[in-house]
Amino acid sequence: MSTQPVNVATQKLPDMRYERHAGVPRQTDVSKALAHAAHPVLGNSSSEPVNVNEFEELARLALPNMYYDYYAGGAEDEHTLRENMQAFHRITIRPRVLVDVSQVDMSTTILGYPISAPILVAPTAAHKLAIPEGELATARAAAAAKTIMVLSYSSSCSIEEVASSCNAVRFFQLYIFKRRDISALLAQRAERHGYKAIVLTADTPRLGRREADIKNKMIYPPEKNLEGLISINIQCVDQGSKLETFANQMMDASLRWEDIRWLRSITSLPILIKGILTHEDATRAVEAGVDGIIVSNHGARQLDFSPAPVSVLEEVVDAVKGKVPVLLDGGVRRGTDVFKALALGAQAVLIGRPVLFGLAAKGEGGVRTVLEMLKNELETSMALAGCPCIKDITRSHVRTEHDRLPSML
Ligand SMILES: Cc1cc2nc3c(=O)[nH]c(=O)nc-3n(C[C@H](O)[C@H](O)[C@H](O)COP(=O)(O)O)c2cc1C
Ligand SMILES: CCCCCCC(=O)C(=O)O
Repeated sequence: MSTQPVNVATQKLPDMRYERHAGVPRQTDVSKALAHAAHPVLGNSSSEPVNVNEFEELARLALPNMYYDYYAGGAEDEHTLRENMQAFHRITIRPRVLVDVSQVDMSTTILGYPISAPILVAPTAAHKLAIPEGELATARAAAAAKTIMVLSYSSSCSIEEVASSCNAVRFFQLYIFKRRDISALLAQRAERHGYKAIVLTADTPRLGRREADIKNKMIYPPEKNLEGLISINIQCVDQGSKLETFANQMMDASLRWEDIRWLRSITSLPILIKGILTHEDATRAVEAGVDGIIVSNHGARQLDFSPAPVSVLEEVVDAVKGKVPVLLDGGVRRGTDVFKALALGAQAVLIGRPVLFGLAAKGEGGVRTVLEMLKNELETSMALAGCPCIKDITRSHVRTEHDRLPSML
């Protein structure tokens, strides 16, 4: 990793983010690390992860620094990265008692497709950085959990390989490039191979400043889905993040709301727009005719100091007025987080990093465990809050900072 400062602050202050890996062996046998994690006094306590947060450390031990940093990192000071989780912590749950919760049913639908629980797999790039099977393993785990995986355009297994990995409902995430013909081809390949919706990511006219990747001179694997379509010639290869250079060459930064019409004209699939954080944009998205909205700040990897999705969810839900489904991603790490997002009006949530950490730590089984853990926690939360099914989770089951303000005045 380069020791050159990448911002003004790191010229004066040591940045713990870059020091935390010092001396940590890479490609460590994760099972040894788990064994060492046993309590020194109690000794016999289980060393298996008991919640999804615990997969992060296992992934850190399993991955080369450059890849761990790419998966884990956020933009600039990573204020929003921390806030994505902390915003959930500031919301409390208002449980109801003496409700029959002997049966708890988490099942729901998204765009009419049934899923076992309102927890989807978010589109994340380059799963082969985690394990050689890449997205094939993730796709099987999502299918086993009876949920929907959104395949990233930037997947390391192709659209076609993932489509033939197993039988399941999948969506495809798309960026719109300067070369519109390439975006159109990708969308049409996804449609032809049975993907059921296009998720248009709208928050990336260029890549955010991910300083760990800049320091690491992040090397990005070749784009599988672009094979044979484009010859990739990255300029300035000796400086900074290669991904940033590549992305900024590819992305159409002139994209506007009017262009949703173009996307409509090249696919008959429903379109979800990902990256909405304000009521103004939510209203425009509905006017533009999208079929769903994903409230997201791209896992805090784009604009630092953008709000945590859960803190603006209600604003978006109110603007949308039930016309299209609203989903949320960013910082979901617990079943209680899922419960809170549903109470504030989300139809479902998507999970990004925990899936990658599960995959890096324990392959397909790790992703299955991550999804099962979140489902189990959601089921417990619903039982303890007095909500036997998803539709029983209402706004009155949570209290936000906004709710507390009037009583403080
Ligand atoms: C390593 C990584 C790669 C990502 N790649 C993509 C991508 O290719 N397309 C996209 O729309 N979002 C991408 N995202 C953002 C996720 O879809 C999602 O918004 C975010 O991870 C949710 O936050 P969480 O990681 O806290 O769950 C990526 C996120 C991470 C961490
Ligand atoms: C044109 C390549 C862009 C890949 C971006 C992957 C991504 O979204 C990320 O957050 O990383």
